[in-house]
Amino acid sequence: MAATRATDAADEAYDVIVLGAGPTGENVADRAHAAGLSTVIVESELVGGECSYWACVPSKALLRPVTTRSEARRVPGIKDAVDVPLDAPAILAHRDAIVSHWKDDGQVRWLDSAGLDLVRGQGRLAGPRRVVVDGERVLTARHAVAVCTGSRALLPPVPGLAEARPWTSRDATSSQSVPGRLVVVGGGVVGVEMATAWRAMGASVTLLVRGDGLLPRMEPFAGHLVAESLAEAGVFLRTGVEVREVRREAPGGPVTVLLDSGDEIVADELLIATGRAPRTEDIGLDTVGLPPGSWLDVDDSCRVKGVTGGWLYGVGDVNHRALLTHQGKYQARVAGAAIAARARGVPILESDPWGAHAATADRRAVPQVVFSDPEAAAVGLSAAEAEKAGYRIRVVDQDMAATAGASVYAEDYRGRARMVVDLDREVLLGVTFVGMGVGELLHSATIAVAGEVPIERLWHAVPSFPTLSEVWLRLLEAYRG
Ligand SMILES: Cc1cc2nc3c(=O)[nH]c(=O)nc-3n(C[C@H](O)[C@H](O)[C@H](O)COP(=O)(O)OP(=O)(O)OC[C@H]3O[C@@H](n4cnc5c(N)ncnc54)[C@H](O)[C@@H]3O)c2cc1C
Ligand SMILES: NC(=O)c1ccc[n+]([C@@H]2O[C@H](COP(=O)([O-])OP(=O)(O)OC[C@H]3O[C@@H](n4cnc5c(N)ncnc54)[C@H](O)[C@@H]3O)[C@@H](O)[C@H]2O)c1
Repeated sequence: MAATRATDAADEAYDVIVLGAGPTGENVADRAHAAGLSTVIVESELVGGECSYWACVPSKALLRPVTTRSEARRVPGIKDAVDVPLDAPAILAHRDAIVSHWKDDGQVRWLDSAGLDLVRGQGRLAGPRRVVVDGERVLTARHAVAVCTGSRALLPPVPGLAEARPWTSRDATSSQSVPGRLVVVGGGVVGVEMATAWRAMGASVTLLVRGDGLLPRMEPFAGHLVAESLAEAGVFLRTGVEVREVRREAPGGPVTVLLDSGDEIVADELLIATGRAPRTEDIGLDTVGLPPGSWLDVDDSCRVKGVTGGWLYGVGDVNHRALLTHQGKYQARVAGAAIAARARGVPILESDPWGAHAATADRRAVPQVVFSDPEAAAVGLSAAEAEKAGYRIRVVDQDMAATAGASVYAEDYRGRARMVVDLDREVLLGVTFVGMGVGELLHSATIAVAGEVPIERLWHAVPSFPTLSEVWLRLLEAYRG
């Protein structure tokens, strides 16, 4: 199909309009364009989105020195040399460089090279297949509009919180200085990663958690091991606490956090890491019959449910299926293929599980690495999730340290691995690793879970000696007896 592009000044027509140039939007646009559809992408801030400038990339730049030093501290021959404070100014300067000083020229060049049109400004739906940018420029879509506007930090309704101007994930990943005292609220991924980074750079950190542990979406041992290590690093961890009120008397002055226990904590900065909200409150959802401010409810091809004509897609964070860059990009590949197939009039899409037009992995095999110290990495279902879903399971646990690979990797290596086996099919439903370096181990588990590789065949996937991957052999030996 030939790409068609009409550029009437008043009303510009494309095959596909993509709203939001984060990692998801970029990939939807790229897939649609590669399939021969003329495509425009609308961006109100920076091309590259949250991930490139205020999320994945800067946070990992802050964390890399932390885990590197931690590993080296357990390796004879170098450990004494690295037993020094981290050079915070150098880390922050590197972070600034890796986010291109919050300039998107490089990503814009990529859009150009990929043949994609970029319109800068705030896009809003204005009825079916129409998008108005900054209230002026009208774009129309012959085939599809893909909303990829992502998410923002959610502030809980705590009295005084908004007025106290707390840090959100944006401030925590872009701050130019290390706060003396930092209170972090929330024991999820952002809370854990940012407590790890800022503590290692010298801040006094208090981590306030409502529940009884960290990383509640993972196997409980992941949160336990990470909590133990944060405590050893000097983080004050308080579980089972609720923030009742926040006060900051003067801008830039200290902030007081009042807990429901009656305790008060005074700090220089307060980071709120209590989850995300969709960026859909001002994108014209009401003009197509959807409630503004809602997560977009989509089918497995990422097409928004309940929209007449089926032209609207919601891809990435905005659909709340799995708030991760790699899953957003995966959904983008699926949605891009589905948009192209529907534009070609393909009568039946490959929408069965694991088909080309179904983002099945969102439900069965989402991998995630928490870049804490030690790392926590998981894919698929936890034991509790598998039981809740009605599977007949067996859980196999192993000490990551019980391998030659771990003893070579670091002295006193600490970690644990778990696989959750579906007893009826003898395939893996989920795998979790905690320990140094396990982030790079996770993809082996993702292949096993997504591929539904039978245990009897996994037995023939031989891990190299001496690597951390040997834990696979220990897990399989324990299962087979
Ligand atoms: C601190 C932090 C660390 C993270 N670390 C990781 C990690 O290590 N690995 C990982 O996989 N995930 C990580 N995530 C999650 C990851 O950042 C998101 O899943 C990812 O950014 C989602 O991509 P997206 O394209 O859907 O949305 P976004 O990246 O949010 O991009 C949306 C884009 O849409 C634009 N936009 C919004 N509204 C409009 C509009 N009306 N008109 C035009 N443009 C608009 C925005 O400006 C933005 O550029 C992290 C998140 C946080 C907060
Ligand atoms: N390495 C990574 O993959 C990575 C890193 C950072 C963020 N992310 C993604 O970004 C998303 C957002 O992360 P997040 O940590 O903000 O959210 P989250 O959902 O992971 O954790 C939020 C935590 O805050 C708690 N909470 C909610 N309301 C609260 C309140 N009023 N008071 C105290 N605690 C409260 C929740 O119980 C939960 O434990 C996640 O879904 C994650 O997938 C990924």
